[in-house]
Amino acid sequence: MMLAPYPISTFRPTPVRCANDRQALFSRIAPVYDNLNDLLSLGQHRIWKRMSVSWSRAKLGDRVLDVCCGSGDLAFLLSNKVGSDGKVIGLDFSKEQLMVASSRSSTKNCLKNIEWVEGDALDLPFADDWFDAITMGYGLRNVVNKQKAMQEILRVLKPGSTVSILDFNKSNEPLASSITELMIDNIVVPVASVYGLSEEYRYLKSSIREFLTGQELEKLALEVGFSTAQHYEIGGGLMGCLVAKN
Ligand SMILES: C/C(=C\Cc1cc(O)c2ccccc2c1O)CCC[C@H](C)CCC[C@H](C)CCCC(C)C
Ligand SMILES: C[S@@+](CC[C@H](N)C(=O)[O-])C[C@H]1O[C@@H](n2cnc3c(N)ncnc32)[C@H](O)[C@@H]1O
Repeated sequence: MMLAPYPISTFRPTPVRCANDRQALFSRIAPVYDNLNDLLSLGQHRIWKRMSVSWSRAKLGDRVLDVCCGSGDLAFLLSNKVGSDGKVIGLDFSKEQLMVASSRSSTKNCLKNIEWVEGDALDLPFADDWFDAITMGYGLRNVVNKQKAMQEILRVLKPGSTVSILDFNKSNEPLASSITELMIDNIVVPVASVYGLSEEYRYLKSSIREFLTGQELEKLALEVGFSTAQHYEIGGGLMGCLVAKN
């Protein structure tokens, strides 16, 4: 009989700690990520994403960046905003997510103004003052160094331009936090477990606990050098959007 190399009762799956763990996690969920977002949010994430893109103030002809683009939802919305004279860069460090994004652009019959770039949000491969607007959807909570990510966004954003950062809202209200955690424990994780991805979606709960409140996000943005920062609660307080101007 083969013995497990650890006492079974104390075994826990590897916690998601470093950038490599997170990259691997997002690559594993890539094939089902879009469908699960539609299912779990009852399609609401599309509304939150449209709001976020509109707060970025991206307009016709702009050169814009979607950091941590994943399968590309925000980049596709930006593509329509900037039109054929504009340019969208979608950047992510997961090849698998970018492959889903790229295959969606070929089936979506969308404008040919999007470029998918494999890269690190903590070391953006762009010149200073390069973009007219930037978006980041469900990315900031997942990077290992939030301050560095904000500094990089500020560096590549033109003076006077805006970044719009959509994510879960870490509420100050214990009741609101408990509702979010109850939904994750009782709806999100059980649904994800059907696809063998319960640990990947359980990570959502710890990442929200470790995230910043709206006030803390505003403070971080001002500390790194943005001139204004405003956090809006949306989706009944479940989500939030930080809008900051260079
Ligand atoms: C948009 C959603 C998830 C994005 C997402 C973000 C991450 O950081 C992840 C990390 C690891 C794995 C997966 C993800 C990930 O999918 C979907 C969010 C769904 C909500 C948890 C549940 C929303 C429930 C309600 C039905 C929505 C109704 C809102 C109400 C009408 C105000
Ligand atoms: C929850 S998904 C969000 C995807 C998409 N923006 C959306 O709104 O659906 C988070 C994405 O951030 C990416 N990501 C996390 N850390 C990153 C980093 N340091 N550099 C680039 N991408 C990163 C992951 O690969 C993943 O695709």
